[in-house]
Amino acid sequence: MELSAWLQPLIIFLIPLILTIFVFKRYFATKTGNKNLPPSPPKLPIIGHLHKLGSLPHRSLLSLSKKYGPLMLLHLGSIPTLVVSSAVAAEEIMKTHDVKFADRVRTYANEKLLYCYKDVSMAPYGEYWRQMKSFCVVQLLNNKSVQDMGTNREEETDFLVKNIVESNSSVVDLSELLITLTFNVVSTAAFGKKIDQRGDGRKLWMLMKETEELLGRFDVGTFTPWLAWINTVSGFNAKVKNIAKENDEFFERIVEEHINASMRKKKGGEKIKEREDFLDILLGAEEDAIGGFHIDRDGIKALILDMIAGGTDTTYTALEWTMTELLRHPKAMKEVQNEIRNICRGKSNISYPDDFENMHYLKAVIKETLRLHPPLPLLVPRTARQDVKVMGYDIAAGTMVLINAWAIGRDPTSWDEPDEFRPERFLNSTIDYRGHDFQLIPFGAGRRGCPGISFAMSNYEYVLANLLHKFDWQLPNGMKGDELNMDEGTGLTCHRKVPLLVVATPFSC
Ligand code: HEM
Repeated sequence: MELSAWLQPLIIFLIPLILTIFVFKRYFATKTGNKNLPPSPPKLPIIGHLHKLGSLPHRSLLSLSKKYGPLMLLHLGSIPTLVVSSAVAAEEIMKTHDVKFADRVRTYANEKLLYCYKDVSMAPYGEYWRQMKSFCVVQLLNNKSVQDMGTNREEETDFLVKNIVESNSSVVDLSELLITLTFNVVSTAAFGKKIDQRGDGRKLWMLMKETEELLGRFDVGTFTPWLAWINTVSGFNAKVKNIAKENDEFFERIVEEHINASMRKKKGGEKIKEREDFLDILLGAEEDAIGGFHIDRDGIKALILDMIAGGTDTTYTALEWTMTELLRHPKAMKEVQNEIRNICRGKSNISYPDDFENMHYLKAVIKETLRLHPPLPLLVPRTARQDVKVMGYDIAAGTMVLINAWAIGRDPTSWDEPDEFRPERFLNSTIDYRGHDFQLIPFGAGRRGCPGISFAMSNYEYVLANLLHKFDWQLPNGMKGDELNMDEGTGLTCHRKVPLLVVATPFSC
């Protein structure tokens, strides 16, 4: 009698407990136990592996991948994250399973800064993204537009050369000059204005810097949703909203100015300029659908922002690292200058693209720089749209994917002496950066690959060839190449931490 009185409540308590444990075990068994997950380092509660990223995640992730392999599973807060560090693994993601990994990551900053994903780079995979991307490729960034922009490119390069000549062989901040040049080339193509002539160019530059910094941030709220309140308390959300508002005011003003200018011209019977900028074309598609594509005002501003943010920092960073590596490698500098000067002998100007056909060493220098210093070392993160098997591992829908192009460019299984700057490796090689050779993917690959390659490369090649043709280069105060600071700055784009200061002496044939 006494025993049953004691047993009854115990049984009532124990049975549900045992059942609960059983159900939980079954649940986790189906979630992970039966799954073949990629190797993963030990993690901390709540933050998972966030602390492992460090200030230069591409470097920290390479160190981890040396221990855990080319496909590694991390948990950034509560977000499962696949880190890809070999060409073979990258090919599986961006070619074999391209469509399954064609989504982007949703963060608070992406949503607020990019008009609820109305741009191209962060738009979710689907019909809207497809239309926007094909509009970019067909209407804005095609080979013909790139050729038409030649005058703009030439004018800006002449201006750069003039500025350097005027330095009279004193020390110049080449980074600053390259930032101005790329900004002006892209802003002229995007909305027909050199931003530094507007007087508020500096403001746009600062806004874009802040925008990129916020877009590249691994913020607590996104990665640990139940700690999202920290973003409010820390002021992160307020900062994002503030920059989004300032960006919007800036771009709205540019759009209004454009509309007013074209109305004035129409009224006065003035000839509309022959070469349209991107904004003219986009406003045309807002008024009347072009090729069945209709875009609204927020979509226009988001796309212009994509062009400025995606096209300036990346291109100037590539130019900055190329000059850095050449200053560190005087033999390569001499070789590339001899090639350009021989091809352009007797001419005052380089003609693009004809003279470039035979500039094989210059092209090799560019590839070698993009291999060692891809401007976006982790590309632009993607997300798995469905469950998928990669190299035998089970990857769950919603997993974020970081493709470490920086690590892949330095992978000894793909490259001899991977840390050495040796342009010669590309002279008798067909390896290219357009997304078919997965050991060299500075522009990504597949559906979400960069649509701005031709635009970027035409500026990159033309500016670089002119700098090397027209000047001889040294470091200030007799500094040797191997004394040059090679530290990388933090952020989405991996530029030099400190500006590149140089002395240029005009070269005359
Ligand atoms: C050296 C210069 C550049 C580099 C290294 C670069 C690199 C990249 C990379 C790595 C991606 C992500 C690719 C992927 O997920 O597979 C990307 C996407 C993109 N880039 Fe570029 N880019 C450059 C220049 C430009 C320029 C000049 C523009 C336009 C004017 C541009 C517009 C875009 C856009 C719109 C996307 C998003 C594509 C999508 O999500 O579908 N980029 N770029």
